[in-house]
Amino acid sequence: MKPNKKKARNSDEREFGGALGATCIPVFLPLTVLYLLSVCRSPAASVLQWPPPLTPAAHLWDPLAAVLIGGWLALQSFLYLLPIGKVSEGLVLRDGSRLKYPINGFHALSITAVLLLVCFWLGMPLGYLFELILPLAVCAIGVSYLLSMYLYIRSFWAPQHALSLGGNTGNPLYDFFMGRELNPRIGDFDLKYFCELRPGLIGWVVINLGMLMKEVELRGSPSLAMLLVNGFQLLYVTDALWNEEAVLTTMDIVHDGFGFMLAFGDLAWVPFTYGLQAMFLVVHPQSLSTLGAAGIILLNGIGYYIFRKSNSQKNQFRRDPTHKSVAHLETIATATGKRLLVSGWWGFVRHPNYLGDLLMALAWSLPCGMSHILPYFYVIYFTILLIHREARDEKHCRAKYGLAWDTYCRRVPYRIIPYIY
Ligand SMILES: NC(=O)C1=CN([C@@H]2O[C@H](COP(=O)(O)OP(=O)(O)OC[C@H]3O[C@@H](n4cnc5c(N)ncnc54)[C@H](OP(=O)(O)O)[C@@H]3O)[C@@H](O)[C@H]2O)C=CC1
Ligand SMILES: CC(C)=CCC[C@@H](C)[C@H]1CC=C2C3=C(CC[C@@]21C)[C@@]1(C)CC[C@H](O)C(C)(C)[C@@H]1CC3
Repeated sequence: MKPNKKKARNSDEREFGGALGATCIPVFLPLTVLYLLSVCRSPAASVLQWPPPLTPAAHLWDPLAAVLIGGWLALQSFLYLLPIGKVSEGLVLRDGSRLKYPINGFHALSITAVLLLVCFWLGMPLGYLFELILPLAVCAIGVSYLLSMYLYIRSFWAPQHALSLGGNTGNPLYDFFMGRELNPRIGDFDLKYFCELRPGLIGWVVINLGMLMKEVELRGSPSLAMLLVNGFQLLYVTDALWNEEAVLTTMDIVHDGFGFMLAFGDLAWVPFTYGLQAMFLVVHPQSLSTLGAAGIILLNGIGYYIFRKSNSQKNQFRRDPTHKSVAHLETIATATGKRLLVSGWWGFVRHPNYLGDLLMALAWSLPCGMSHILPYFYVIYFTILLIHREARDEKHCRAKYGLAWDTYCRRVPYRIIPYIY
């Protein structure tokens, strides 16, 4: 078969700072991961510390880390391929076809949990993940580079209709970053869908558990702050896998190609930066009052409620607008035939799910106290990510729905936070 060198339609609009952004981000973000992990483990844990507490190069590599990352990817791939759970269809593609996806992420999480219990029972030192964290991150970054290179090269053999609209400008660095192919597959194995929810997301809570075990080794029992961070983030990951089918309609699966941005985001960024709070707590123990803990649990509960209810309402509405839980909601028609909700959660702000997610992000950092900025890294990064994501989504929706989208924006003027943004 001849390589496909054509561009897909609509490919001249550049995102993420265009070619310059796409050149700098793949260098800057992996270094940021290593920097944050190094600072987090240092006694001062200050991002303003000068000189920064950089880890010597020799401590960045450990063959055990490579074995663990390889074994982890193999285990999660095996669980993905198990013929358990249902099979769902994705949205209709440009050629009119629909891909099939296994919905067994929750099974994969449960089996992983049982395997971890066995490891614990066998006396394996899970707390050693704390010592190994930098070599593990280096290997995960290496895997995301290798995977992105493979994805970029193989995309030249993909048919035209299988290319993403955003990642085919002809500029190799930009296309490598954004991803040329929309749904790269090896047989039935969907690489993007697999990476989005399995190795990184489940890896994140396993690393958190490792930090908890390290705290037990050091202090005899886990602190309340550590239990809250572990519990909140486990709830978030469990929710994502329980509602796995909903991922099939997200921007990442439907619109974005699979390139460095998502490969690195899924495999390295999520597991090694989203859990910085737990790592921080190992070196910087915090005492938390019962009242403080109750307030934080309430905040996480409110955030989770808004996040889950709003996401479920939209998913239900998109799947079956006549369902009794959504049939009563006020909607506006669009030229595409699809309707937009203008009451219920989606009449409150235009992205109620982002609001809930942000409240949870704050609740994950508060157990770490107020003395350091580092455990608040996730809230700060996530606010920037969601503001940027909202702007991207808005652009797509305006292009898709035209005047109806403008009407929606007039009816629901605030994007994420009522009366503020
Ligand atoms: N933890 C993390 O790192 C991240 C978490 N997230 C979370 O993932 C979840 C999904 O987010 P994301 O994929 O960005 O997008 P959304 O789930 O917010 O989906 C946006 C899409 O919803 C549809 N839509 C928008 N407004 C309406 C309306 N009024 N009525 C009906 N449909 C509407 C449109 O698609 P259409 O009309 O085509 O159906 C739009 O493109 C969120 O909860 C977010 O917080 C996201 C990114 C990172
Ligand atoms: C800095 C950088 C490289 C960013 C890349 C962005 C990715 C880290 C995120 C893009 C969208 C994501 C989603 C989730 C995790 C982070 C990434 C991959 C998600 C799987 C988290 C759990 C949620 O419940 C979710 C399933 C809705 C969500 C989907 C989007």
